[in-house]
Order: sequence, then C-alpha cells, then structure tokens
Amino acid sequence: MTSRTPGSAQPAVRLEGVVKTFDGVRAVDGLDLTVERAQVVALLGPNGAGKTTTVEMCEGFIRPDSGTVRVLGLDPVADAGAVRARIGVMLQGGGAYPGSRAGEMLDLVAAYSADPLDPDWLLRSLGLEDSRRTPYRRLSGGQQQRLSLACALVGRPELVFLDEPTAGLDAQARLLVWELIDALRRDGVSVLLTTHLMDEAEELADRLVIIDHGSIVAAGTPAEVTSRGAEGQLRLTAPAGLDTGPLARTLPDGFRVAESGPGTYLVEGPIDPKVVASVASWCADLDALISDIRVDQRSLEDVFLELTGRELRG
Ligand SMILES: Nc1ncnc2c1ncn2[C@@H]1O[C@H](COP(=O)(O)OP(=O)(O)OP(=O)(O)O)[C@@H](O)[C@H]1O
Repeated sequence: MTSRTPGSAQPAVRLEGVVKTFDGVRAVDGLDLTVERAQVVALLGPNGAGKTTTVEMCEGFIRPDSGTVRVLGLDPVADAGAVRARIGVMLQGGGAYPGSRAGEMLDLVAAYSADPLDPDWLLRSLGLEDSRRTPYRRLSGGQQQRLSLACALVGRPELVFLDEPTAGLDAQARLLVWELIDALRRDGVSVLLTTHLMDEAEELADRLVIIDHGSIVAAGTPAEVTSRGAEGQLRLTAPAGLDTGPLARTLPDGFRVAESGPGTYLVEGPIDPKVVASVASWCADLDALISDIRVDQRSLEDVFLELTGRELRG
C-alpha cells in the first residue's frame, strides 16, 4: 500500500474542549484528544464513558455543543463531503444487501474511490478469499465483521475509525486484523479505535486514552499508562492461596506482601534484583509456578479498574 498525502502538517484528529450533552447528561465533557499521522490511538472506557459519541463527532455524524473538532484539518460537519472521502468508517453490520456477494460489495465500495486498494489483496489479508462469492447473509458474524473492515479500508483512507474491530472474532481472525492495522500504520494511515480488549490496546496502540464520564482519566503510551503510580511494586501471578508468610520474613523490614486478588500477589517496597530472586525462590519452595511477574508496572486491567472502578470489558 502507498499513502496518498504523506507529510501533511495537520494531525489526523484534534479535539479541543469538546462538550456534548444529551438530555442534560454530559456524554463528552471537555475532551482534548489528538491523533497524529500514522498513529494508532486506542480509546478505552467503560460502557457509557462517551467513546461512541466522541468517534461519531469525529465522523461528522454528531455536532458538538461546544469546543472544536478537526479531522485532517477540516470540520467534519461543515466539510462533511471532503472529510468522508478521506476517512474509513467501520460500520457494525449496517448497510449491506443480504443477497449481494462479499466480493461484489467490496468491488462496489472500491468503485467509489479514485485510487482503491486491490479488493482481492484485501480479502486475502483478512482471510476472506474463499468467501468472495458468498452472499452476505451466509457469511458468519466474524466474516461479516471482517468484510465491513475491508469496506472501510478499500478506499485507501488517510484515517480510519474502528469501533471494536475484533469483538467476537476468533484468535486467528483477530491476529489477521491486528496485522492489517499494523500494516496500515506502516503505510502512514492513522487509526482511532475503541476496544474492550486489554491485549488489543497494548498490542496495537501507540497511545492509549482512557475516558470515563466523558473526560480523560489517563493517556500516554501503554508503557507510560501502566507504569504511572506503580513504582515500588512487584506484581506476581501464581496459583491462588500461597502462604505469603515465608516471603515476608525473607524480605527486609518495610516491605509489604499480600495476595491482592486470587492468584495475584503484590510486593511493595524498593524492588531490586535480590527481591525478585527472593520472590522466585519463595515460589520454587512452594512448588508454585509463576505465570507473570511485573516490576513497577501494573496491568492495563489494574489501571482501568483503579481509575474507573469498573472492569475493562463491556
Ligand atoms: N443519542 C443519544 N441520546 C441520549 N443519550 C445518549 C445518546 N447517545 C449517547 N447517549 C448517552 O451518552 C453517554 C455516553 O454514551 P456513549 O455511547 O458515547 O458511550 P460509550 O463509551 O461508547 O459506551 P459503550 O462502550 O457502551 O459503547 C451515555 O450515558 C449514553 O446513554
């Protein structure tokens, strides 16, 4: 793939002080958000946090009450025609004729573009090459979803909005979609995606933006977001119910050890290599296998739970 307008000075998306109220409820409450060119930004938040409203304002479907929304430097409502020709929007199952074949649908969308991607390449990349002649209604849910992603991309957009692009896909199909999103970024395409999947956000996103009640509660690279506030902590995943007493007695005074949740252990204090070795030998003595160990870093799930009080999945 090659990008059409490389090196544009304008960010892909810029929101400044954006407010949107529905029936007295502030769905989006003074949001500032930037997606740079060739950047993948994941918008995370619990149900009702304002993700869809934010994305729909970027797509020009909803007008903000106040603040500024700019997409590729343009106003997505006032300049709707110009913006829509340059963005890709993945619609969940909408707009399909049930009898039309997958390949025909993609060819039709491609025909609207001056410089489309090769539909056959796109179908192959998404594992849909054998579904070209299959009527839309006979595709599985996962295949329909991948076709809708293909339709969003075939026009060679500069910016793509993906609403939970891999929800409901099996592991293999999810990997294909991740590879394609990675290829888009390498090609200079910007992506704003929403997801409830922690591994997807960590794997794909250059930046994470966590929102709750319509405003940002954390933002940064995945490493920044997970390390903030986690200094002096070692988190360990191992079988539940291990006796932490022996470890506590091994560590110097001032350290705290606790099982913070079933199978999740938290060691607090100045973590150095000797502490890590003590933790490993404590588990070895108990014949317990460590499945994950993180120093000065929380999992994204932990961060999310602490910030929003809710689980990441919807
Ligand atoms: N058209 C509308 N009319 C009235 N209220 C709305 C409308 N759209 C959204 N809301 C409200 O605005 C808030 C934010 O909703 P939004 O759909 O943007 O959240 P979300 O983060 O996308 O949630 P989800 O993860 O469930 O999709 C919610 O309180 C929702 O009920």
